[in-house]
Amino acid sequence: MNLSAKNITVTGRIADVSATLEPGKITAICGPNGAGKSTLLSCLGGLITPDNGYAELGGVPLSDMAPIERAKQIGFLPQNGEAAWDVAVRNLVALGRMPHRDAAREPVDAAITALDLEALQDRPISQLSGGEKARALLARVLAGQPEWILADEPLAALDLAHQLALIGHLRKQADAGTGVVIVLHDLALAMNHADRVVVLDKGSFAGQGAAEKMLSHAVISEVWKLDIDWLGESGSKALSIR
Ligand SMILES: Nc1ncnc2c1ncn2[C@@H]1O[C@H](COP(=O)(O)OP(=O)(O)OP(=O)(O)O)[C@@H](O)[C@H]1O
Repeated sequence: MNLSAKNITVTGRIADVSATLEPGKITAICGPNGAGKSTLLSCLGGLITPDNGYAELGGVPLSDMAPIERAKQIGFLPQNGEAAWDVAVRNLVALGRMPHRDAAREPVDAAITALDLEALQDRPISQLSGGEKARALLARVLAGQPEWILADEPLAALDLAHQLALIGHLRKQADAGTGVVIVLHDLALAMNHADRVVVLDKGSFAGQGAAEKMLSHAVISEVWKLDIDWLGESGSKALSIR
């Protein structure tokens, strides 16, 4: 089931943005500061109701889905997310099961393992570093086993090893059929790890396609106003500013 934005306008933030995201792929939403990435992601997650247009999942507008059904299908990780209560890591991750109204242990254990949180699982959230907290919040999303994972800058607070581990984990999820949509500022991470890239520029849709096409010299020059070269091999490219 595709997740689509249909001519979405949120006044003052994004205008007439359409994009179609496919399950089983990692899609990166890229663009300069203020381009509208978080706004689009929030519309796709059903957190913002657009002023015009709509988001739909499998042809059904999100606004027509019961909130609990939407929460089962779409796991959302906001930018700089916070935990509402100062609970232990394991309990926070277990909250990811809320849409299912169960206390299944296996998905919670799997999420804790995937995010390398075993040693921290009894520690209160207030006693974690920023990166550890970011991993715990993402583990809560994974524990819900959603069909779609929408994450706003999930790598920003992570060290390189945990960035790569997390990307590897998201790749496994995508390979298993989950739709993964991430807002990314790091264009090299997007180039090397995203199957598809949606580019936004000043609140407008600037294009959608394979990473190599959407992050070409020409597009980066046009949208980011940077003169760059891509160095290295496919899958491990680095960006060099001329
Ligand atoms: N709650 C809000 N109310 C009004 N305007 C907002 C609000 N949040 C963001 N904006 C504006 O909407 C535009 C898009 O913001 P958005 O946060 O979606 O961009 P972004 O691409 O995610 O930016 P960044 O890379 O800086 O996180 C910006 O001009 C921003 O100032």
